[in-house]
Amino acid sequence: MTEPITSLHQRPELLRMEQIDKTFNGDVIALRGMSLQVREGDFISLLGPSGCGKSTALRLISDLIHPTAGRISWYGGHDTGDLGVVFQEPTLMPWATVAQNVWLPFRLRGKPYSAVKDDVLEALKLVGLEAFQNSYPRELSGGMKMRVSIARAMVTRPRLILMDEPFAALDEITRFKLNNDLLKLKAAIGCTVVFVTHSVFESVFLSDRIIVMAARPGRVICELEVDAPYPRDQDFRTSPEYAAYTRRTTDALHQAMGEAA
Ligand SMILES: Nc1ncnc2c1ncn2[C@@H]1O[C@H](COP(=O)(O)OP(=O)(O)OP(=O)(O)O)[C@@H](O)[C@H]1O
Repeated sequence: MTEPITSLHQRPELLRMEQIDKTFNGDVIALRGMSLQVREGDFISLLGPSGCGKSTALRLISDLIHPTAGRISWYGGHDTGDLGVVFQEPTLMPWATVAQNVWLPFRLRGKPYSAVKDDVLEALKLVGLEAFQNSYPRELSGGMKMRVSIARAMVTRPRLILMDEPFAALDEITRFKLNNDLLKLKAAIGCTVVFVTHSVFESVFLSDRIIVMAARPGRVICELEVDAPYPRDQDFRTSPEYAAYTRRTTDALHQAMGEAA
């Protein structure tokens, strides 16, 4: 069954970046004039060549660094529980079990395991790893470790999940599977995702909006909408519609890389 479509433009706003500049060491212009509106339920991909400021944009949203100019505002304010982050490396604690790793965001907020055990197991169930709660990271495949990392990011049910090339190090089959599962997961918990990728194919499959960026200086070149209904699956990946979107996105990316040259 197709999920009801709320027009992208009707969704309530969650976060807004306005005319953001970020300069490092006085002369490295990582971002210039970046504006982005994130609405509740969006799946947004930041797509562009190396050095165009994608990770910088995520770090700005997560408050790890601050803009040199411009403003980032959350609609209705926010706290740390509103944000989950997934990096390219799963960054799991090797000495801790899968369940203990997923418990971490709660532990950092002083919540004992017994108080949040159900949430931890539910998150593991959603990523298909409930049976591995007592395993250690060394016993898991790369894809399974990434699932644990995703479970950890979503265990507190954040409003926004930031993902920085989470599947880049995985083989193609595992990546397809995790792309499919990520969309199911997002639908199940109803969060918003901002996702960094170098892959046109991945960005089209996952996103309802793709922000194409260029480097030197890092900036937004254009915003593309992928107006295809969710759920999306293998049929979407092999459809003429998907091929048309990937062509359009590839053209935009070439333009971005041409402008950066
Ligand atoms: N802490 C820092 N100090 C100095 N320069 C930085 C710092 N962080 C990022 N930069 C520079 O800012 C620019 C944008 O970097 P960023 O990592 O955001 O790009 P990216 O698009 O995520 O690249 P990639 O796809 O390779 O990860 C680059 O020129 C990078 O070298």
